[in-house]
Amino acid sequence: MDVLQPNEKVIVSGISRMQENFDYSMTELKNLAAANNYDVVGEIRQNLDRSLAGTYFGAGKLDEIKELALANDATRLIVNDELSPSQLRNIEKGVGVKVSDRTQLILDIFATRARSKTAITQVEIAQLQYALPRLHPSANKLDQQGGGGGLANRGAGETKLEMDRRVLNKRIAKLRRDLKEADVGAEVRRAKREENRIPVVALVGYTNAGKSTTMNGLLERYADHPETKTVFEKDMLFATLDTSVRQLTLPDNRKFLLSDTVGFVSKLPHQLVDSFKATLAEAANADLLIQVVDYADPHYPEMMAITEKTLKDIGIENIPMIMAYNKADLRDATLFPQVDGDNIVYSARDDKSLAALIELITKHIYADHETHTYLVPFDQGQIVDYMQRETAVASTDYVEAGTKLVATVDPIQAGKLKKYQVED
Ligand SMILES: Nc1nc2c(ncn2[C@@H]2O[C@H](COP(=O)(O)OP(=O)(O)OP(=O)(O)O)[C@@H](O)[C@H]2O)c(=O)[nH]1
Ligand SMILES: [Mg+2]
Repeated sequence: MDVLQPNEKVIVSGISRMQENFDYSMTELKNLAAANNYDVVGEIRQNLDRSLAGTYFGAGKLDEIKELALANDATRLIVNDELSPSQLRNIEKGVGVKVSDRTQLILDIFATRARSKTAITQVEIAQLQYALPRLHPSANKLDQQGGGGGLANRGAGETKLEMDRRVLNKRIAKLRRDLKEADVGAEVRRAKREENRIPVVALVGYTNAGKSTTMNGLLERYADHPETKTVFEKDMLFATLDTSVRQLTLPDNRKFLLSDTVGFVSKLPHQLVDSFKATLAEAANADLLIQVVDYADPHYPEMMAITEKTLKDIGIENIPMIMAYNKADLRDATLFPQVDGDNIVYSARDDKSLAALIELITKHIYADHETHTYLVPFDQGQIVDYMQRETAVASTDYVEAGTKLVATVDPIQAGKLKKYQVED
């Protein structure tokens, strides 16, 4: 893979192929190119129903691209698709500049963003998966005279290509073992177990929608401990490549876990979906999803469609979802916060909005909670302690027969406390 040159001039290109949302996917490609520090100086489209097996574009188009590149000093062409190894080589020959496909572009961005050991490993696996079928067969042959080249006779008759493949496969296997040890899904599972099945809420959505900002806004107000770590938020595509889970405690003492994770983009390369499976699937453990939408971006409907499709592709279905239309502060004449059923229009930077969002969240995750009056004899102080620690106590009174509490409890707590329950 060649080294990234800052502000390299590039041309973006694609075949409309009657695909849905082609216009938006080209806009997205330009944003991805910018995210990778490329300077987009031109765009070329071809209206074809399908690409050509050999050269992807039709021959005339390659000449047109070559001219446009020359005229604009572009040194690279980016194609809005995943190309076969031979298409990549043929286009390169035809247009006379370097060629990257969409997958490579996204892989490059992920590689620059990865910070944690887990993310770095996941990106490297995806890169190797991409490289594997693209190893060049014409590379120098090693000792060919030995003939055969069976497993028993490795080295002797093995071509350089075979050796490269073997080395890559070994490396992929090693990285997979590393990942298994790191156990990406552990954070949510552990937290869930330790915290006695407290509800899990996951922020999902298109990249740069404001998931991490929403998480930090909620943490600032409801984090368990003031020193709870915030997550990284930034105006760039794929700022977050890891899952973070934090515990929140509401003023009434009820708790839930909130998780933030990697954002989506259309046609997320299958290599990444595969290697990030564990990270992406974190949301699958959630009791409630919050789909954060950049409501200030005119393309938000496309972004929502992409999010829904990606969730489906990674097998996340049938989890209740709140639609959270963020960045309302950047829109003209938009009132916020505004709640309508499971939809909220808000801004992650606005206090009132975060309070409204929390209210909507609690309505969902505590839907099966019940409020009862309890009478606990004075010699059962540990029960009062338990209730004050684990349940949402609205009032406490001292009457002759003991402590009288009005509390909202989950179904399990309701079972445990049944014998203290009284009519109010
Ligand atoms: N004006 C405004 N900006 C916001 C709001 N919410 C988020 N942003 C900005 O939007 C940018 C992206 O926010 P992030 O929270 O990093 O987005 P994300 O969804 O976590 O993005 P990825 O991790 O890349 O998928 C940041 O520059 C935020 O400051 C908002 O309500 N209003
Ligand atoms: Mg983020």
